[in-house]
Amino acid sequence: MIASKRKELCVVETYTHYSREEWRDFYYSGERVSREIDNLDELVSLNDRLTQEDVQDIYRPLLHYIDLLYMLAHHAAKQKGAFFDRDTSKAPFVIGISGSVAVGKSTVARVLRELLDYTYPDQKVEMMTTDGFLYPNEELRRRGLMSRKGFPESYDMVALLEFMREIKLGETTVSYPEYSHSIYDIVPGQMNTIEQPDILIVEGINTFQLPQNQQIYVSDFFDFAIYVDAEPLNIKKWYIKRFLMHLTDAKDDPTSYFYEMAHWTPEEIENYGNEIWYTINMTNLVQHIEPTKDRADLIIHKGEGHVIDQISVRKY
Ligand SMILES: Nc1ncnc2c1ncn2[C@@H]1O[C@H](COP(=O)(O)OP(=O)(O)OP(=O)(O)O)[C@@H](O)[C@H]1O
Ligand SMILES: CC(C)(CO)[C@@H](O)C(=O)NCCC(=O)O
Repeated sequence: MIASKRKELCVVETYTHYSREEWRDFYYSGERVSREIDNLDELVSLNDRLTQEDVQDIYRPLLHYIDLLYMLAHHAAKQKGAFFDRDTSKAPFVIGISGSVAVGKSTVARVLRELLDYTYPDQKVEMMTTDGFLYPNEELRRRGLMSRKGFPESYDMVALLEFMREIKLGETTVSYPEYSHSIYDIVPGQMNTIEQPDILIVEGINTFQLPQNQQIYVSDFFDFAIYVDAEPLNIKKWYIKRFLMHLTDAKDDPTSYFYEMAHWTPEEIENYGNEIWYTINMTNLVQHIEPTKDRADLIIHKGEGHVIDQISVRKY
């Protein structure tokens, strides 16, 4: 009896899956967002990745859902603060976004930041990427990890956990290194700062991972965790397209990491792009990113052409 119950538990789905049409119909009549959110359509023109349909079908219900969780988290923090006689008012609400390289995490993060900014004009909304916690190329070379960029061992995860801890403790100013896709490296001496936001969006391929020799996941600091999901063959297309865009941008820019490659033959370029996708990014996706998907509270699934076709929400 107990054994069969256990078996049942194992097959119970963790998520409820909603088609785009089903998701569109969710509407939370929270006082704080319902009025402002009706004007979100205005934002479409400000963001070339955002369509009128995306606002209506995907982001409007998503913002309502986030507002609900944000209010609950706020209330819980206040109550806990009162119980322990501690000031918890400075701890931001943290939204984490994970998923494959080139699946569109930063694009989702940017759209969300704009929409949240617009919805809560009196709140400070910031976003950042965990790319800044990659070891600089010099250090990666020293460790023999240049072909492992993006794998768990290529990040200074201890520094990332410390960063998240400081953020959650509401430290006044927290800084982190800048990573540049153009130079393909940490920018020497350049730090970004985060100054007590109300909402922080943290995006990166490693955000749901348990760092080696650590007891704590980066996602333990998240109030809401989103995974952006898509078929690897689609992601590969987006990766190659972005790679070609990097090469076009680099054609006349000798400071770019892609400058030399930009002058290769089309065949050499195609072979290189495919090789990097399969040996590094797709291997990392299969071995280290996809297996963390079930730490997400919500999964955004994208199909051909980046069209969001399903939203899955954790049941418990
Ligand atoms: N909704 C969208 N419509 C059209 N193109 C998109 C959309 N979302 C993302 N893209 C394109 O897909 C590519 C990957 O997107 P993005 O840079 O946001 O991915 P990422 O997951 O943050 O990648 P990485 O982890 O490598 O930084 C980019 O070229 C981006 O312009
Ligand atoms: C910086 C990361 C790891 C994540 O954004 C990724 O974009 C990357 O550079 N991966 C290494 C393999 C490649 O060049 O695509």
